[in-house]
Amino acid sequence: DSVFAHVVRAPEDPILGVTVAYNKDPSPNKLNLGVGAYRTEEGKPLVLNVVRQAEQQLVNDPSRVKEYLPIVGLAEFNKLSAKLILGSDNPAIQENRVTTVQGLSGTGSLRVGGEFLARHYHERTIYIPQPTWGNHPKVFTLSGLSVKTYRYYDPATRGLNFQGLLEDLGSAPSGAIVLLHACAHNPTGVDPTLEQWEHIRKLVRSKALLPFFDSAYQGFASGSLDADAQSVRIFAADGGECLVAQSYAKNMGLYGERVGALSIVCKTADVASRVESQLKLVIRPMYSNPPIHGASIVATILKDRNLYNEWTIELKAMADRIISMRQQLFDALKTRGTPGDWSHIIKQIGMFTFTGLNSDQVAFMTKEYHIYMTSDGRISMAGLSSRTVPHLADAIHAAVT
Ligand SMILES: Cc1ncc(COP(=O)(O)O)c(CNOCC(=O)O)c1O
Repeated sequence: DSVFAHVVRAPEDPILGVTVAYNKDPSPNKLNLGVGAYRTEEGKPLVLNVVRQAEQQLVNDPSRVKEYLPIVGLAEFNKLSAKLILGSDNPAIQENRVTTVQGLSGTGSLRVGGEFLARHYHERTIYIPQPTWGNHPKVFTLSGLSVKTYRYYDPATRGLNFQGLLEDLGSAPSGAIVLLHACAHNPTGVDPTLEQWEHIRKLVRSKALLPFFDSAYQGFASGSLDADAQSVRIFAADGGECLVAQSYAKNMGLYGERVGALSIVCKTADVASRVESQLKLVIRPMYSNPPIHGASIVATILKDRNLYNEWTIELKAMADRIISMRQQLFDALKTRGTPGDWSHIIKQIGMFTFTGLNSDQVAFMTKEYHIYMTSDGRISMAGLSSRTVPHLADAIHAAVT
């Protein structure tokens, strides 16, 4: 018999498995609020106009070939990505203290960063928020780091547990790595205020903790690329060191192209160049070099003033549609007199609302109303439209009364 006869069936991924269940449901009014992927009012995926235009330019360019990229990826893409998140006026960029490598979207960039730290950083412990994106613990554990958590979310207020965060980071061993969501925290939609970020920065620097930012929603949370990068920029401009993983999945709609970047801000240009040489030794045996198409689209858009400006307009439109879904859901629950305080729906930002519904209520909503969402009560607002808000409001109302 097979040499793999002993292999047991693995469970579905908690997030991607929701879509598997959704696809199996024959109900005409089923609603997929699971995976964090943008949908239009018509419930369809969106390819941005600027992406179509950039691809047209690329296809029409006869000089374009399909040669391997260098291990670190498309140099122009790397430079433009660092400027996008760190700010082109950032002293770290001016002083050439940043090394950036192209990664396989956000996940791949986090993984390469984790593997690099496990080999070259003296502290093996990484503190991740409680709760956080489901893939984080696995990415860092498999990188060879030991994962601990810091308090982040307060179920009572459905807001930030700032005191708990400060206590947990304050009692972390000096030098420990700290994972920080740059904006639009997944799954809670709760972000520190700018004042709170400054407080966190001071604590991180005073304890020589190593900040590792995960930026998967820049521009998608508030509609402003600069506003959503403020947390990263105050750290990256203070002379200290940090890592930043970027994803273009959401803000440029390049989900399946797997386009991302990992930047490491170092104290000197010489250190940055030595760090880059070691990043290459992580990447080469992992996937050798990254895909060319998605990074070429991003570089084409970021380097062209008109395409960049048009991108910011399309990005704001996506962010605004999600914000209007928040307001509509909040209003619909108010109209129904649904018991409970639902103001967190309009206070939280980014793609997700952490509703506070428990797994039994979620199971009820799936069974009775064909609503598909993660069992932790997170809903992807991007999956909603004006047409489907009433159906979700009815389901929540039924689940809590
Ligand atoms: C915080 C965070 N980091 C990183 C990533 C990495 O995404 P990617 O590797 O696609 O760039 C994601 C994407 N999440 O996927 C959507 C979901 O939670 O339903 C993310 O949310």
